[in-house]
Amino acid sequence: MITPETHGAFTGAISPLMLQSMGILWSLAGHSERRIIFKETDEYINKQCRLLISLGMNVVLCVGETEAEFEQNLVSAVCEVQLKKGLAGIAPKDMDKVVIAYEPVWAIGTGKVATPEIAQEVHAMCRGILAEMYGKEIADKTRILYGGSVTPESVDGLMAKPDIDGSLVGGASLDASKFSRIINFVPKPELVAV
Ligand SMILES: O=C[C@H](O)COP(=O)(O)O
Repeated sequence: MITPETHGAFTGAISPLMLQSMGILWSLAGHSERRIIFKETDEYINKQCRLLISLGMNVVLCVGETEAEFEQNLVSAVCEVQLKKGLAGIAPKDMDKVVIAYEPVWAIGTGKVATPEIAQEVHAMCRGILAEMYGKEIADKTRILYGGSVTPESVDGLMAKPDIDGSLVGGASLDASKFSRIINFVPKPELVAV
């Protein structure tokens, strides 16, 4: 996570130029922990996204609902607002520098992974919003990752779904054997060469 300014006094924060100087060209924006604990707003997150892109860097924009929002059927409303505000002002030509991560807050670090069906439904909805904003071709090309308690046991079912293009792994990435199994997931049948 970066500060949305290249220069200035922001103790404890990281300038994207500092990342660039180390060869790091990617940053998350909008992770729920930043939204909830650090009160980062959609406007602040949008500024982070636009700054990264203006510097030729890439961003993983995280979106997702809380458990209360999930229970109140607000998933699509929450994701729509977070996507539209997060990507405001980002031109179609720059969408190849953007990856979306759907991370339901209730699934992050809790062991409660979303079912492949739930995740697929939300991913398809997010892709539909991207199509409204940028057209179908760009929407189809944009990678949409699922994050939230992904494990070796759940990765294959998630990755089998058509709109799930990858996963954003937290806890399981700290265990080499689990992470190794996750990155060696069983690919979607249509992507396996015959
Ligand atoms: O930052 C990582 C993601 O929020 C997912 O974390 P998790 O895999 O531990 O649930």
